[in-house]
Amino acid sequence: MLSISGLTKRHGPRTVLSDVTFQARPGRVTGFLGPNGAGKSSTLRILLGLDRPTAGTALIDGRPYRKLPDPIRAVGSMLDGSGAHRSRTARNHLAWVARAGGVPKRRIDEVLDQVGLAGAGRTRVGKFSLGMGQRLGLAAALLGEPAALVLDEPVNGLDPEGIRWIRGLLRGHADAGGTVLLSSHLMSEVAEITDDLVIIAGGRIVATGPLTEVIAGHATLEEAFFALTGADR
Ligand SMILES: Nc1ncnc2c1ncn2[C@@H]1O[C@H](COP(=O)(O)OP(=O)(O)OP(=O)(O)O)[C@@H](O)[C@H]1O
Repeated sequence: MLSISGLTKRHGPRTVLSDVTFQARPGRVTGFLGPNGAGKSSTLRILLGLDRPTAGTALIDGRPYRKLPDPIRAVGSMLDGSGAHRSRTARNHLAWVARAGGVPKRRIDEVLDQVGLAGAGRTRVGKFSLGMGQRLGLAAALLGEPAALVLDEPVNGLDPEGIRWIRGLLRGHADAGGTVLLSSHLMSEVAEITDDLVIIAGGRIVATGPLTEVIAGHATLEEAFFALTGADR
């Protein structure tokens, strides 16, 4: 369970998050939707212990990230693509992440296979397409067989087949009892993947709940989104 409560973040005079509160529950895929600059990455960075809030808490199974006894098994994450150095091979990158997290080496082949990169393990990351980079980022996130997945814009750069594939992967993770939180600004993809929605605009939560409830009264998620955020088309 991921629990964000009363999260506020200020950069100098600028408030980028105001009292952000929501949960992502086991067995559910939760979509974190908002326009560019709404505060999605800022929230996820705090949740993953990469930044500190001005106020509020962001907890993973009841603890802040930095207090997790075995973080790689509690939460797998992907922010900004794979984060791998261009000169490394996919396998080297995963070996480095596995070593740092105390994950057995056999998991490297398992995750390469799981994300469809079994044939590209010895390819340098600099030669990867955007979609392959996203797959490698997911492979790293899956290494520790984590209970929760936190993914920032995971469908960026994926072609239709890739989007279909990631939808199945995330569904499978949630159906097996895992928690999935993914951010996106792509409404149609989010509507296809998620059970629960959290909509953020201008650093404030404007809607949370099951997808069907958030859309209720609107023709589509897109209509609901523009009505709730007041964003221009
Ligand atoms: N270190 C910082 N100093 C000042 N402002 C910041 C800093 N980091 C983020 N911001 C601002 O906080 C706001 C929220 O940014 P954030 O990256 O969280 O949005 P986002 O919803 O993830 O959008 P995007 O999809 O464009 O990444 C933006 O206006 C951004 O300019």
